[in-house]
Amino acid sequence: MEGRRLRRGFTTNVPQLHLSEPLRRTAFNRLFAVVYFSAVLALLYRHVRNLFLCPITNLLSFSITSSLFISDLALAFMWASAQTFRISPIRRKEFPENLKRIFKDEDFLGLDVFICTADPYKEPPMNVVNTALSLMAYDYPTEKISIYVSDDGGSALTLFAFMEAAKFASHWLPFCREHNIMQRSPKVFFEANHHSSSPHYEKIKMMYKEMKGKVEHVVDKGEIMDEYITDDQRRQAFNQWTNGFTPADHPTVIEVILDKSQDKDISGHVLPNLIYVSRQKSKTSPHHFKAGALNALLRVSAVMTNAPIILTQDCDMYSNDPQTPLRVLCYLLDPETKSNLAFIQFPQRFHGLNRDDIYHSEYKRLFQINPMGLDGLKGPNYLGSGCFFRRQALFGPVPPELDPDRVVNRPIKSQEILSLAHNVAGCNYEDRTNWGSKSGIRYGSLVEDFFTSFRLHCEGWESMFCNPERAAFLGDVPIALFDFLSQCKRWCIGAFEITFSKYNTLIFGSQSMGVLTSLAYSHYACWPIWCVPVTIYSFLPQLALLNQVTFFPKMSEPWFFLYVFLFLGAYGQDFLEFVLAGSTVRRWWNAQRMWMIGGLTCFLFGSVEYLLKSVGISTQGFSVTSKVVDDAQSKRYGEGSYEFGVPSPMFVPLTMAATINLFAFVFGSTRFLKDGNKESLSLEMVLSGLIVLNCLPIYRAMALRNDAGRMATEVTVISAFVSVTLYYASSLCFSSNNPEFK
Ligand SMILES: O=c1ccn([C@@H]2O[C@H](COP(=O)(O)OP(=O)(O)O[C@H]3O[C@H](CO)[C@@H](O)[C@H](O)[C@H]3O)[C@@H](O)[C@H]2O)c(=O)[nH]1
Ligand SMILES: [Mn+2]
Repeated sequence: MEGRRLRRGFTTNVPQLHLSEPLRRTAFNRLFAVVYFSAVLALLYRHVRNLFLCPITNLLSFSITSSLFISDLALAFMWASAQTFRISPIRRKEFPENLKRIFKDEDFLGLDVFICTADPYKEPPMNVVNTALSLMAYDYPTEKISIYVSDDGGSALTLFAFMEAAKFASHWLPFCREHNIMQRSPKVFFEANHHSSSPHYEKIKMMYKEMKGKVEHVVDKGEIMDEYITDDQRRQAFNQWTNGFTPADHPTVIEVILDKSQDKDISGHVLPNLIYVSRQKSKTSPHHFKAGALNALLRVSAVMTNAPIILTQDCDMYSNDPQTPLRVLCYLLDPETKSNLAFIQFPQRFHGLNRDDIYHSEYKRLFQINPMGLDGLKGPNYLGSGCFFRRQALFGPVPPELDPDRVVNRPIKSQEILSLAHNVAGCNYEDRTNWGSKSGIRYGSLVEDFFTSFRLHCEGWESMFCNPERAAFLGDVPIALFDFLSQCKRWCIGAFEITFSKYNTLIFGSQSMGVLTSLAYSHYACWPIWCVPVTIYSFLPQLALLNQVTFFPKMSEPWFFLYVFLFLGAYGQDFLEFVLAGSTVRRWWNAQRMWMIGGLTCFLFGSVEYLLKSVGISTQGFSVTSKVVDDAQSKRYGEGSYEFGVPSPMFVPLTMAATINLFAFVFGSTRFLKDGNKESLSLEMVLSGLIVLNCLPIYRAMALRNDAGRMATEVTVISAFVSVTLYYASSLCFSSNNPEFK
């Protein structure tokens, strides 16, 4: 609607820059929410009645009914908080082609791009370099772009890779411009274009291969060989890696690899600034992981270039569309855009997913559907990558040399600037300052992105979601289930760190940002509680069924239809949204399967680990997701086969659920076949049948596979043992009590 306002604000012949419209399904969503809510209330009433209004027969029925009540309360909360994403979703459109008709190149805003990397062995420098090259080659006045690379791995290998990349950039950037290439990550470009025969193409491809060869050689060796230290400048740079230099303990390294005031590409065109930064680390001061890295870059960039727009980017997310910053300008140059707009978020989208996206790595809801919903409220949460900030939003009260409005008029290589930059990247610089509390990326949660936007929204800032058809950025996904679940577990711990802090999203949030947005944030902050209903519904009804007890309503009772409606309503709406967002039926099916798997693995273990952490038992920190894959593994992933492999305790509850549900289902079916009584076709049977269907890949991994991705034997044995114990314990309980359910 802002676009429409824009149209009216200007004279009619001024071209339009953007527009927004509500999604058509909004009215239906609201109506359905009312109906569904009534059904939820009815269900809760049933539990309350059973718990408190009927005489309690024994302890067992009381515990079962209260477990179900707690599960359903959790489900109800998650459902209710998710309605905030459905209440006013909007879709935006930008017209970057009109931008150049209104503004001149000089009007374009400076752009500082931050790329984070943390480990040259988990995040191969060649990939980081490709991300950087794709961003350096933006369709944007190059003198306005500065690329900052934060290397938390403190690795000379990464610096070396960037020195090589800078040489290659002076050929790559003019090549992209001249041939108007859309795909500006050289890696992806060359992988997709095998057959071009133009000599120009062949030449640049050779150069790329040469650079790649050198960098990979150096990374394999783990050191920079003398033959590659070709001049004094390089020698000086690498001399900073003295004997005591370790990733966790080293002085600041800042290298200006390209300086736009001096460096030109082969066609004589200015090259963007390229600056390598590895902030100081010391074992005695906390470094706050990625949040700390970004804050160091915020300050270093303030000293060196101080551009009003900042793009934060993970090293595995390359630019897939060179026009992206123009889309951002469509909003930021529009005089009618609100001054409290803090950031414009693009969705995280991924390449290399297998056909049916078996792990639901796409996180369609989290990264695409829900942000559209939030866009109609105060705006989406920050997703960590693909986000353009207004520098002002991240600078609270800061000293004058970091003032976001200050114009930098010294060359970035001047001694004065460099020593100031070293100073602000020091590990004690933040002591007794507002960094991490009132300025910059906020500390205190492993999901620093989510937490930072929560705090910004609380302070009255707003945000926008920009979701063009052609993905603006594409990232890597973990292709081993364990990596995927570890990532999700880290997010769960981060979420609980916020929930159980003074910044609780419901209490603190609703006071400062309004009920709807705070409920939306609470949905994510309470994410790990999915483990409660999923775990209970995966074991309790099945153990009861095996003991010939059923507690869901029978088919002849009216309550039966309530359960059917609640289940079909939630599943149906979820399915429709998925398909409307352009997904396939199979991808949706895998998404719901991963929800179940998550409930028994990462949500559960994340919650437990958070508990342990809060009593001081273990602290794991931000374990970086590995982006390296071996060929056999990636072949299996390509074939759609789930990768278990590692003997992780996380797989134990999952394997147990698979086993117990199979037994319960077989037991129930045999009983039905024997007595033919329709009453034995209970909801318990339907539930275990559904779980068995979801567990098919687990049975295969346990029994039918012998590749390296099969379920580890230890896991199978331990789960079998615990399952049998659990069954015997349950039958003891059930035989000594006689639970009754209404
Ligand atoms: O101490 C650290 C740890 C990580 N990183 C960087 O942070 C980024 C994200 O790390 P990754 O291991 O890929 O984590 P993901 O779980 O894939 O990241 C998601 O979740 C994070 C929050 O947990 C967000 O910061 C990310 O943007 C979001 O993509 C990478 O570029 C890392 O190099 C650092 O710079 N320093
Ligand atoms: Mn990542």
